[in-house]
Amino acid sequence: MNELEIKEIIRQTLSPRRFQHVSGVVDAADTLAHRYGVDVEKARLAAWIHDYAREWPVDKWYETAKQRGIDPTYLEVAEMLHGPIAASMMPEVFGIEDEEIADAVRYHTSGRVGMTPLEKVVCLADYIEAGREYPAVHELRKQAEVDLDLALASAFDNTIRFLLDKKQPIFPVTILARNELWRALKDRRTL
Ligand SMILES: Nc1ncnc2c1ncn2[C@@H]1O[C@H](COP(=O)(O)OP(=O)(O)O)[C@@H](O)[C@H]1O
Repeated sequence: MNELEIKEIIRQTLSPRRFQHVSGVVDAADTLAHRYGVDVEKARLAAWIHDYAREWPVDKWYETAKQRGIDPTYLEVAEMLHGPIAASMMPEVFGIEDEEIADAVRYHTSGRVGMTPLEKVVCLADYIEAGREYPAVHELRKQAEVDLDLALASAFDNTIRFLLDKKQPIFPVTILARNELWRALKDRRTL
């Protein structure tokens, strides 16, 4: 399936508001991919697909995750499931078998240790696309112009802070991803 066909499936699957968000993520991912030397086509496809299962009811997430043998760690926080579900459905829904694109879709909300530049680009694009409006977003957009790791580490910190304030569960993988990014940034500064 080509990009236009994928876009049409996403348009038919999502609410107009969510479709607009996804279009913004595609634009942001395109810009970031150019800036950081990442495969632009893969970044755009992952961005189109990343929220494919986002609007499903929670029961359907759990049911599908169990049927498809999705990593049970992801059952811990329901909002973490839509990425792994969309990644596992890519071959049958979009005819895409590319594992790098699948991983960018799979980890777009949680992040993970050892993220590839493509995964970082899609994850950060979701945070900073033009339609996003929250206090930290302006600083994140500035950081995204100069340092992919710094911007993503700050974005994870912002989410963790938000979840702490709301007394919501925090998916531990994001904390590990965040620790790794800050460690790498510190090492880089002291070299
Ligand atoms: N690491 C995390 N642990 C727990 N909840 C998270 C984490 N990251 C994001 N969330 C929550 O999951 C929800 C979905 O996140 P995300 O997929 O980034 O948003 P959306 O798909 O709506 O753009 C949000 O409510 C967010 O606060």
